[in-house]
Amino acid sequence: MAAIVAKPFRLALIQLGNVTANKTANLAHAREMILRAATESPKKPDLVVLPECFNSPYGHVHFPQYAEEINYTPGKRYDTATTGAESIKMLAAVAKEAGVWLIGGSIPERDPATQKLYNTATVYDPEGTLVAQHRKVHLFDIDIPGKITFQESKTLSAGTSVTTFETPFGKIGLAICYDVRFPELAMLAGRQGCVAMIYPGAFNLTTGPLHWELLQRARAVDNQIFVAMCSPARDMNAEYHAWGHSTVVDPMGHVFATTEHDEAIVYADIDPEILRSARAGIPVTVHRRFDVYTDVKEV
Ligand SMILES: O=C(O)CCC(=O)C(=O)O
Repeated sequence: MAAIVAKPFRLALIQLGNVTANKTANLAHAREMILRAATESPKKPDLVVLPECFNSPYGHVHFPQYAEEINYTPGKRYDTATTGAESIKMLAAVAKEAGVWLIGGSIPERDPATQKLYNTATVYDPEGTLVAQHRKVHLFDIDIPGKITFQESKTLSAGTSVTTFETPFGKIGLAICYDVRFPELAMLAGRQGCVAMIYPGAFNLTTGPLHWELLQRARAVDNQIFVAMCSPARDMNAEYHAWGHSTVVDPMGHVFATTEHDEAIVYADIDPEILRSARAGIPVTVHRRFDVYTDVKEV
């Protein structure tokens, strides 16, 4: 189990509104909100986060039309401010302009080699360098009769990696929305030394009230890490109705920053001391018995 090396930092979750069919307008609005997050609060955030699917309407039929080529190789760093695809260029440039670390929500991605599509989150440092990407590992395929049916796998393929990235304030784990339902990803990130697990997401009006907060609190308490999810704002004229409620939970399971469903920026000061005292008081991270759970996969 890796030690946690982290410093206090400020997080900003942008609960983005006005995500329409117009990609150019979506990008312009996201850029404006990132600059607002970087300047409006007296204490500038270190890490800014956008929601899932921020440049396109959310639905499997839209992904092929909005998909962009990112061309990222894991472990590499890229200057994409001038060479990247449309959304990647904007995100790289605005991270640099704002001088913040940026998790650029997620966008539909097309792999040029295979032509497969992914739901992909990208990460930029304050110089605008693309430093990490996460392809959603668990595709959102659900069917709750009379409530919601959604099938990302109709057009998307699943990612195959656990994603973490290093910052001067600590290691961060990154996954997307439905990935939060799978404790294994957050546990791996936590055991690899991440101070926080961050999920751009977009729950809906059925599963949002049931599980959005519960899952974040569960992942936080399971692993004694900070957990944050960043949603789009709710738009009842859109075909997908997002739950909103972008939230940050501390390692003891307290919700300490959240909002309702309108456009908003949620700020949270992450204090790693809370993580240390949670682990010292209730040492589940060292009480784990991997010698007992050997056959989880087979059962
Ligand atoms: O897990 C859920 O209930 C919602 C997941 C979702 O909306 C997504 O993965 O985009």
